[in-house]
Amino acid sequence: MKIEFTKMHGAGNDYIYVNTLKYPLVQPETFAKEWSKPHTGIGSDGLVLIGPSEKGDFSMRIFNADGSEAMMCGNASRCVGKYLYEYGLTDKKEIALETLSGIKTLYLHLQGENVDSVTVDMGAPRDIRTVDLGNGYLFREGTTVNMGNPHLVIFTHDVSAIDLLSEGPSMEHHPLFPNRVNVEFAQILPDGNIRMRVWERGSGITQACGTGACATAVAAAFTGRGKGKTDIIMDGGTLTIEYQPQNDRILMTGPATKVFDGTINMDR
Ligand SMILES: N[C@@H](CCC[C@H](N)C(=O)O)C(=O)O
Repeated sequence: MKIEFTKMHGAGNDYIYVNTLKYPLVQPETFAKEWSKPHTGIGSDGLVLIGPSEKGDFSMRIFNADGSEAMMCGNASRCVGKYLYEYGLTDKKEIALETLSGIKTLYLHLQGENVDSVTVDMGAPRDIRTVDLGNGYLFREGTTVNMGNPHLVIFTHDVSAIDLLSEGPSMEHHPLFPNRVNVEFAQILPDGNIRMRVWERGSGITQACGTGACATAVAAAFTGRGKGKTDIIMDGGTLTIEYQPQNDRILMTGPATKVFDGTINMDR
C-alpha cells in the first residue's frame, strides 16, 4: 500500500501533510515519530492530518516529532489552507478548520492560482499569568499564555545569547508544567517588533511557531512591552500578529509554502 504526502512549511516550521479523506491513518503517533526523523525518515517537525469535519469545513490533527498530539498548530493551519485550495478540496477562500482547540477561520490570500499567505483567526488567548520559575534557572520570571496549547514566554535583552538546546528542555520539563510547555525566548527590538526563538514541546528547536508567535505578542502586551500589531521575527521567517484585546482575539498572518509531494511505500 502506498500513501501520498506533501511536505510543507510555514516560516520554516515543516510538517508532513496527509489527506486522510484519501488515506485514513491508524496509529498516526507511530508514523509521526518514524517519518519525522531526519536521517531515516522524511525529516520534519511532525505530522499533520487533514480530514473531514462535522463542525467545520475540514479538520486538522497535529502530531509532534515525538509522537505526542497537540491541540493546535498555527503554522500548520496556514499550510492546511493552502493544501485544501491548491489540491482542489475546496474553492472557498474562507475556511472553517476544526482543531482540538476549536474552530479556526482561515482567510486565504491568493497570488494567481496559488495561496501565498493566510490569515488565521486564532481565537482568544487564555491563562495569561506571570509565573515565578524559582531558583536554579537562568530566568526567574516568565509569562504563560494558552493559545489552545500551552506557552511560556521569557523576555531577554539578547535572544542570540540563549543556548536553546539546554534552556529549552529545562523549561519544557519545568515542574510548573506537568503537561510540558512550548518555550519562547523573546527580545523587544527598537521598532517595537519582536525577535523570538522557540523550543517546541515534543519537537525541540523549530524555525518558527505560530501559536508561539501569538503567545509572544500577548505576553508583550500583558507585560506592557507590546504594541497592537507586531512582527514576530523568528529563525525561519516572520509572522504578523494583530492582538485585539477588546475583541478577545488574535489574527496571525504569514506564509505557507509547499516543498514537495512524495509517496511512502508501506509494504517495504
Ligand atoms: N508549531 C506549532 C505548534 C505545534 C504544537 C506544539 N509543539 C505543542 O505541543 O503544543 C505552531 O506553529 O503553532
